[in-house]
Amino acid sequence: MEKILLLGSGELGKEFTIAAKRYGQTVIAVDSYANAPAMQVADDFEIINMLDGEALNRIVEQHKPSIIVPEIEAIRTSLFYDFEAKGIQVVPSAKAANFTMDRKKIRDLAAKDLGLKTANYRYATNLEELKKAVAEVGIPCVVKPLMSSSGKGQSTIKSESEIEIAWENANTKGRGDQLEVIVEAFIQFDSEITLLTVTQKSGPTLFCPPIGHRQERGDYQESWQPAHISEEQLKIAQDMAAKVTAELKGAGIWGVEFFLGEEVYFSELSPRPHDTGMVTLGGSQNFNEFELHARAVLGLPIPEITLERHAANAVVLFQKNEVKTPTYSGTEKAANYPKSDFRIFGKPTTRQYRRMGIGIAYDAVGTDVDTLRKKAKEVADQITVD
Ligand SMILES: Nc1ncnc2c1ncn2[C@@H]1O[C@H](COP(=O)(O)OP(=O)(O)OP(=O)(O)O)[C@@H](O)[C@H]1O
Ligand SMILES: NCC(=O)N[C@@H]1O[C@H](COP(=O)([O-])[O-])[C@@H](O)[C@H]1O
Ligand SMILES: [Mg+2]
Repeated sequence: MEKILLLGSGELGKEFTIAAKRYGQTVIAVDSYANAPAMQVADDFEIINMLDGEALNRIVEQHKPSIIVPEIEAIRTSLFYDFEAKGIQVVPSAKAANFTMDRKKIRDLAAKDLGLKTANYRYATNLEELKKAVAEVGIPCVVKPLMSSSGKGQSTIKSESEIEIAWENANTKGRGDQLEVIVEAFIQFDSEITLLTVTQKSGPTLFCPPIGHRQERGDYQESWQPAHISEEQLKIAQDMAAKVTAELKGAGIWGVEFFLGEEVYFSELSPRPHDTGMVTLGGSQNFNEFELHARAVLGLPIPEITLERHAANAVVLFQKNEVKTPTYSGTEKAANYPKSDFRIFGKPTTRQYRRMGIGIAYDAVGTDVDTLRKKAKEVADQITVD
């Protein structure tokens, strides 16, 4: 049996912990606040700032995990190389976690070293550089802190007058501690997908059926599986996902994000379960994304990944502009829909637009996904967070 140190304990970590516990493993859930979702289902917990190297070293010394599973990006991942050298399995690998927490490292690797098609991009470390970068990349463009996720600190610049506010936004709302941003040309895509990709300790790289999603404020609002995509574009995306995951090394599930238009653009990737992949909680696959991650991490074979149903999910957000202890209503109404379900993550506090749960809809393979999207949204909309 393995002892897993889970770094990050949100909704994704909670489902991963459930999957790992079902396979008989011990999980220590870590996050910066008490009673985080994964802590509610784990064996033990720790509360630390994961960007604090000393604190991270201390809990690794104390718990002596055999496996470290990062669940968020904002971690002092430079230490992962030492942990790996000491024989701890870092998931999927120290390099993968370290490169993907830094948009500069992963983008240069993908675009320059591997030659993947991406949006044109520049970096900037101050306002003057940002103005120059915007002029070079062109307007509209997207500005993102090097370390951030779920769209935190991200802005789309539509006119020169928005450059200064974008700089402020990136520096105050990102999740990391680097004062640098990436500026990307805005891609006018037709749709975007997440290609969940599984690398195994032994066995081939596997792909899940593509997941379609829609984002607002840089955060996903709904996702569905399978996404509409041509065989040709899917093959291009799979080739890029195989290339980048092979370069980053290790075993686990990866959420590889693409923009689809006339061409297929690689956007970024998470070396862990992806928020849009929560659609697999609707039973769309023989194994959901958390079970796939657990199997791959533990070195359990995954003979195949099959599409079992079509599914969709939509987020339940806290809408008000305040921070408080949440209460929920409308779950009875949400539960009334046939072939549907919901999840409440159990986050102890709310803030505006914080993701608190999801509504899920599913039906047989072949069902129109737009109908499922509509139902998932209706289910989610029944649930009110106050
Ligand atoms: N260059 C771009 N052109 C057009 N849209 C973009 C671009 N970059 C980002 N977006 C939009 O913003 C969304 C979030 O961007 P991105 O995935 O880079 O942010 P993130 O903070 O890493 O989010 P997460 O961690 O949730 O994946 C994308 O899914 C896409 O909808
Ligand atoms: N796009 C990344 C993503 O969705 N990550 C998920 O959100 C949690 C943080 O939520 P919070 O901001 O509500 O604490 C993370 O712990 C992870 O589960
Ligand atoms: Mg993303």
